Amino acid sequence: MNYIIAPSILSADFGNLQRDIEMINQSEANWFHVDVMDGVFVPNISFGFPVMAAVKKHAAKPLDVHLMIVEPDKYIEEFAKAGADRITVHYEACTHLHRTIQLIKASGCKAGVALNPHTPVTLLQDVIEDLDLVLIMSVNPGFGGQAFIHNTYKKIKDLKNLIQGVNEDLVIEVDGGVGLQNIATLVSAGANAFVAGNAIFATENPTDTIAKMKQLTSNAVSI
Ligand SMILES: O=C(CO)[C@H](O)[C@H](O)COP(=O)(O)O
Repeated sequence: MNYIIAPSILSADFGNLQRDIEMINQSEANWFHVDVMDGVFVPNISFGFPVMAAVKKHAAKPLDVHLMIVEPDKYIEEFAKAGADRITVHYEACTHLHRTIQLIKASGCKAGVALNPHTPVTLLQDVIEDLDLVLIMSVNPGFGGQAFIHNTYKKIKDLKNLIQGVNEDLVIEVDGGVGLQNIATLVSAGANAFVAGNAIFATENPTDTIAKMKQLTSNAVSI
């Protein structure tokens, strides 16, 4: 199994963004995780299309775009044009989730749905076959550097059960408070993609930290 490491550029140094993008290009990371926040769905504003286009210009790996915004349907086409490879919307932000998933696919991107810590995975039962990825938020979305919520392990197991015999290739991605201290346990629980911001960018040698995370995933025993 190839486990995915997706550094969150939310924790990058925006004054040296090209340098940090180059670091990810040269590292063992697999995807760029791009957190878009609107100040409405979450209590923070991050960045929009111009920054994303700048990331795309230099990134040599796929862009995994996490939309923490209300009314995502309005912007899916534009995010696809700006270079998204995967677009993940929030279950809690979509009134017509099935339609939103179809819009993402029609834009040529892989489709993901993110779940806040309070949202059970069972609510995805009727769309699970249509999805490429489910992003389990292991913090309340809005900020990097928060403490990991322990109930995430149970949610990963619930999701593993939900996809059994239905969509076993689904990517189970975890986002928030992920790092060297818990990545192996997350693999054991059944996750296969890992977003990390502070755990990478706040270390002295981010390239080395990514390599260590990757190593931990390959040593861990998945169930
Ligand atoms: O989606 C996010 C915040 O809403 C970030 O991707 C997430 O918090 C990563 O940051 P860290 O690894 O520092 O917790």
